[in-house]
Amino acid sequence: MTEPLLDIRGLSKSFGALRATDDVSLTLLPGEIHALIGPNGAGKSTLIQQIAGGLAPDAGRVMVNGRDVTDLGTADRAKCGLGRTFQISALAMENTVLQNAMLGAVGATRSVWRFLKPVMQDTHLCAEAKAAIERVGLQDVAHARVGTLSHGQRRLLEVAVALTLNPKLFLMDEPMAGLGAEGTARMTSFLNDLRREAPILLVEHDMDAVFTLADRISVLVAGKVIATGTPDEIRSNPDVRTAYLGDEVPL
Ligand SMILES: Nc1ncnc2c1ncn2[C@@H]1O[C@H](COP(=O)(O)OP(=O)(O)OP(=O)(O)O)[C@@H](O)[C@H]1O
Repeated sequence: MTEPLLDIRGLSKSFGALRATDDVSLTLLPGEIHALIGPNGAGKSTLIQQIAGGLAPDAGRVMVNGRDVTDLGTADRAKCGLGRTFQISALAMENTVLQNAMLGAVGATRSVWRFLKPVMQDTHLCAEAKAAIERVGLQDVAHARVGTLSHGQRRLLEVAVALTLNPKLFLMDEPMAGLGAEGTARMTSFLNDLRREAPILLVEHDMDAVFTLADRISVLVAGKVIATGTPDEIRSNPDVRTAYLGDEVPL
């Protein structure tokens, strides 16, 4: 049997009396896009944060590539191969595309921008960063400041920054958010190819993109996974249809 690259078991997290995630288990297999959908407030972001290491679960375990990472912080989880893009941009607007990708490659944050010069002279890092920029198709704007890029280009750069760490799997929180039709099509095509290299756990509100891309979909409602299956299985699942009743989600 194929071993999952990500295996989460019984993750629970409460905020006071509210159970934001309630005994959630799911896997991410090599080569797949597993989408996590659910109405607003269902617990998707809370779950992603627990997997990435930004939020400690009350109960449950997170296994990455066979290793229990539950007690590790975000940086150590990244070293285990967990790549991540964020709902809110973590890019430095005043710096160039290449500079952002290079600092991504050293796992740097804004607080170490003063080390930019020595980092920029590292030819190996520079080659890695340029390769990642090319992968997402931003080579023509490599020396442009991020502040001058379109929203869609910034989203692609976020993926490039994550790629520089050579992740074994990706967590992506709403990569299509704010993209127009053209940007969504470009990102969809990119993620479609990326899954072969690193599977993706995808939180996304764009249902067209989800149903086009996902090999499996899990539906989270009030902190619980109510169904996991192929897009066809999810589309025809009566519990899922009930959960979305009145919502404009075109299942
Ligand atoms: N830090 C927090 N403190 C208290 N309650 C929180 C906190 N974070 C999230 N919640 C609550 O937990 C529930 C799940 O929120 P979460 O953001 O995980 O849902 P979501 O599915 O990501 O929603 P959306 O699709 O709107 O982003 C919500 O009721 C939210 O108000």
